[in-house]
Amino acid sequence: MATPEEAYMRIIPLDFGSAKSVPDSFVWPQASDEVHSSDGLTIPVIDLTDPNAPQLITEACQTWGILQLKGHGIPTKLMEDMESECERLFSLPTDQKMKALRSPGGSTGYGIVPMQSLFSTTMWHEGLTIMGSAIDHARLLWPNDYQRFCDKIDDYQKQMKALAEQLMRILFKAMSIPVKEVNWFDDPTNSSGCNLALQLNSYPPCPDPTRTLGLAPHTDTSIVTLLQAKTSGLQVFKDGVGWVAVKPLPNALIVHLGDFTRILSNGQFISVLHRVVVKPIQRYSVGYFFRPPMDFAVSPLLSKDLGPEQVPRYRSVTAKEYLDLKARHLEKAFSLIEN
Ligand SMILES: C=C1C[C@]23C[C@@]1(O)CC[C@H]2[C@@]12CCC[C@@](C)(C(=O)O1)[C@H]2[C@@H]3C(=O)O
Ligand SMILES: O=C(O)CCC(=O)C(=O)O
Ligand SMILES: [Fe+2]
Repeated sequence: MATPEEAYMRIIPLDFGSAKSVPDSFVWPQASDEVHSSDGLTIPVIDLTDPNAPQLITEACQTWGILQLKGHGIPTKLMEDMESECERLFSLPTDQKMKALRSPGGSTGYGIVPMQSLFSTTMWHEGLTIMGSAIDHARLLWPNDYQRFCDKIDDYQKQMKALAEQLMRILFKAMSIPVKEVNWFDDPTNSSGCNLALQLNSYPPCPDPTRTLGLAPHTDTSIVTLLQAKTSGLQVFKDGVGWVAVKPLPNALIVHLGDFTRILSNGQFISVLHRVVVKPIQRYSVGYFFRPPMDFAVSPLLSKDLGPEQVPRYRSVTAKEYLDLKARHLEKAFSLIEN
């Protein structure tokens, strides 16, 4: 059991600005694993305005669990503004960022990612997690100028929520499941119950990028995660191939399917294993995690259209119970809910 001081130390990132080499505690031997570099093998790129988009998205979800989405309707200016807000935030002096430090056991604030507690090696990363309004953290970060950040975050979350809902409708249709089976989805009184999170990620310039990782391999605990990133660094694991680098297209969003979709679809859709490698240059990304309310029971939604012989591969689990399993066991959480 960690002492309170040790628990606190685990959420403080390295002062990266001063790092001239990669300290031993950040060395991940897997960072130099071979990466598939053939131009022929790339994650699907889909335009949401294409009439075939639902079909293409369904295929991508079954084969990759990830895709790049164009024509998504999120204004380019808003995406650029988010990148600028990341820069403004992570360029603050360390002692200023520490004012918004996540408390041990807390879910929001500045610091290292929650899964870090499961690894003895540290990741080359710092982040800010926001759920709902950013005002409490923004006031601590910029006491005299916090409104601009809050307004941008609000606008972004609103637009991302609408897009995530649109994608969820497509996914449910593909599973032949009426969205009304998910009682929280269309219930306007339940919007506060929705459990949405925004994760601002910073991967500072690294003096020796092949020795460390920005984020260790993981799947996301979401229905979908919508990710914006201007530069490369994200890699996805494809069975039978290995790590494949994602090359972000200008203004596209990367859509990851998360664990909840894998459960709801009875394993028909993949929740993609991914990791982040670092570079000698600064990289930012923003992830919007669309998740069901904590008390929602997630279980395979077996479609009547697919016949009576279907067997649920996973037991029913509330979103909260699964998040707790994930926080303690990361990728092994799945084996704990398998029938
Ligand atoms: C909404 C969330 C998902 C996440 C935990 C969090 O509360 C905020 C950060 C997210 C993240 C990003 C990096 C990988 C990950 C496993 C982690 O430790 O923090 C995910 C979490 C998740 O998807 O479970
Ligand atoms: O930075 C990236 O490209 C990925 C971030 C990520 O995987 C996450 O926030 O869960
Ligand atoms: Fe992720």
